[in-house]
Parts: sequence; C-alpha cells; structure tokens
Amino acid sequence: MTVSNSIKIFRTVQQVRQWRQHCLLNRETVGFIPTMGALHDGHCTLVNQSLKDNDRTVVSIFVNPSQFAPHEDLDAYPRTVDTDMKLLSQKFVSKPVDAVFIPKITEMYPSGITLDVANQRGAFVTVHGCSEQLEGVTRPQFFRGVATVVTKLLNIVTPDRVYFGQKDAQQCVVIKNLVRDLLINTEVKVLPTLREQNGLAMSSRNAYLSDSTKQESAVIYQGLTAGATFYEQQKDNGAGKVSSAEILDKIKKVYTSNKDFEVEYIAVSHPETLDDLEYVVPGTGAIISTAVRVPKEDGSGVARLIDNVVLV
Ligand SMILES: Nc1ncnc2c1ncn2[C@@H]1O[C@H](COP(=O)(O)OP(=O)(O)OP(=O)(O)O)[C@@H](O)[C@H]1O
Ligand SMILES: CC(C)(CO)[C@@H](O)C(=O)[O-]
Ligand code: BAL
Repeated sequence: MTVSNSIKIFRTVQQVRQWRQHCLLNRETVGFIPTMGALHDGHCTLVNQSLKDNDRTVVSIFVNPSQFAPHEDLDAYPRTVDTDMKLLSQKFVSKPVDAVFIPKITEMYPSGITLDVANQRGAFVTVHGCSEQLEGVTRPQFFRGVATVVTKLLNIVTPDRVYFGQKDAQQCVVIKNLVRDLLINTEVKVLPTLREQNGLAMSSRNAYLSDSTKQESAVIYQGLTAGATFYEQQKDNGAGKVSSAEILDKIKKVYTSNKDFEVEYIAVSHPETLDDLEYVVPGTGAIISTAVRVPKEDGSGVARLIDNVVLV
C-alpha cells in the first residue's frame, strides 16, 4: 500500500478490505465512486457528493474488459491514471478522497476472462430487464459486464453509498435492479449529468473528438431539450398524456441539421423499467435517451456518445 499526497492507493482486493474493516471499526461511513478513469468534472461531482455524505470516500479506476465487445474501444479507451491521481489530490480542497483502488485485470478476474460475447468467461452476473433495450441492442455484452464488475466492486468495498451519473441512465437502472435483487446493503445514488457550456454531456469519450466536433455535438442535447420543452408545454396546457411520437418528432427535426452524425436510437422509455412508452403521463414521467455516432478526430472511425433527459 503506497500513500501519495495523503491518498491511499490500493492495488489488491485484500488492501481495500483491510481499509474497509478499519473504517467499520472506527464507525466511519464509506462512499464509493466506480469509474473507468480519464476523470473529468462529471466524475468530480460524484466525488464531491460522496465527500459530503460520508466520512470516507474511495474511487476505483478500472477499465473493465468484460463490458466491451471485441470490436469496441477497449484498447483505445483513454487511460490517464497519473492525471487522474493529480486531479483527485488537487481538485477537492476541503477534503481529498481517502483512497483510490486501481486493480489489475487478474485481481478483478482471478479465474480469467474472455471477451467472446457468446461465451463470456468471467462475466456471469445477468440482470433481468434492460439488457435487450436501448444500449443492450447495440452492446449486448455491456450489461452483463457492468453488472459483473459492479457486483465484484461492491463485494470488495461494501460501501454505505455508491454514486453513479444520470448520463448512463440505463446503467443506473441495471445497477439499482442488481442491488435490489442481490440484496446488497448499499444505497445507490444517481446524480445529474454535468455538461459542457454548450450542453454536451461530459464524457471520457469526448477526448476522441476535435474541438469542432465537440461544438457540433451540442446538437445532441439541443434535440433532447426540444423534446423535453414540447413535453413541458403540453403538460402546461393540461394534457393528461403526451404522445411519444410527437416528442420524437421534435427531436428528429433538430437532429436532421447534422449530416455527419448517425443517430443510433432515440427512445422515450419508462423511467424505471425502460420499456418503450407510447405516451408519457405527467407524474410517472419518462427518460428520453439517445446514442449518436460522431466522427473521431484521428479519423479512426466514430465515437458513440450517449445522453438523456428526464421528464417528470
Ligand atoms: N457528465 C457526467 N455527469 C455526471 N456523471 C457522469 C458524467 N459522465 C460520467 N459520469 C459518471 O461517472 C461514472 C464513471 O463513468 P466513466 O468512468 O465510464 O466515465 P464516462 O465519462 O461515462 O465515460 P464514457 O465516455 O466511457 O461513457 C459513471 O457513473 C458515469 O455515469
Ligand atoms: C460503472 C463502471 C465503472 C463499471 O465498469 C462503468 O460502466 C462506468 O464507468 O460507467
Ligand atoms: N460510462 C459507461 C461505460 C461504457 O460505456 O462502457
């Protein structure tokens, strides 16, 4: 166990468990933020909330292979541990995070792992619902991989509270389901999406984009906002329910303005089950979510950006 600027860096499960045991003996609550690194201000809002809510805060940085399909960007995914550590030591002036867990793949997957979607050795936690919708259509391995790694991480850290971002809305639903279904004694907190000034959701994958594409990608949130504004207007006019087709229409009109972007899906879904909704009923609300493929700066293909807005 090494200490850097008072932040403990753990590489093994055993080290985290010892530390957690210590917190328990001292009756200290623990907040946990799982990440894949390449930290940005969106991650920092999760960390800040944990620092406020808990006596101790631990962040994990682990690019989890089992949630990537073989053709996805596992190798290219930004790995910036040194910068991440600087940010975690400098950004939070009142109180730094207590610990960072940076395991190797073998530490997290002691029986090995294969990335073959049909036979995912090592990724075995399935969560009912959600896996065949939205993100699950294009990334069938994603939810099994996320559910597996988050279960492992929660088993290791056993935090009082765990923090996720609304940007990954479907992931949040999957994790809430798994915490409930596997009777895990941790409170799941979901915090709002932090955005760039132009509205683009902050994301580690934004590092793939040129400045001009980042500017143009503002259209993603503009479209979602057009849908949300239409919904609010209908609601204000006293509509008992609002047609999803009409909401989608407003969004699509905005999206046609950019021909280089390929819209993978736009969906109006139930906020808890993520089932497709024909109508949105005020009070129950909905999530409008989207995935858009935009050109990468280095010409090596496309980056897949996801975003969503919540209707109430
Ligand atoms: N803009 C944001 N606002 C709030 N939370 C965020 C934001 N971006 C990511 N998070 C949350 O941070 C946690 C760790 O996410 P991750 O490390 O995958 O970063 P990311 O920016 O989502 O990366 P990616 O580009 O791979 O989607 C997740 O719970 C995620 O939802
Ligand atoms: C939750 C998570 C850390 C699991 O690898 C990842 O999916 C992420 O960063 O959103
Ligand atoms: N933040 C989601 C992680 C992923 O896209 O793999």
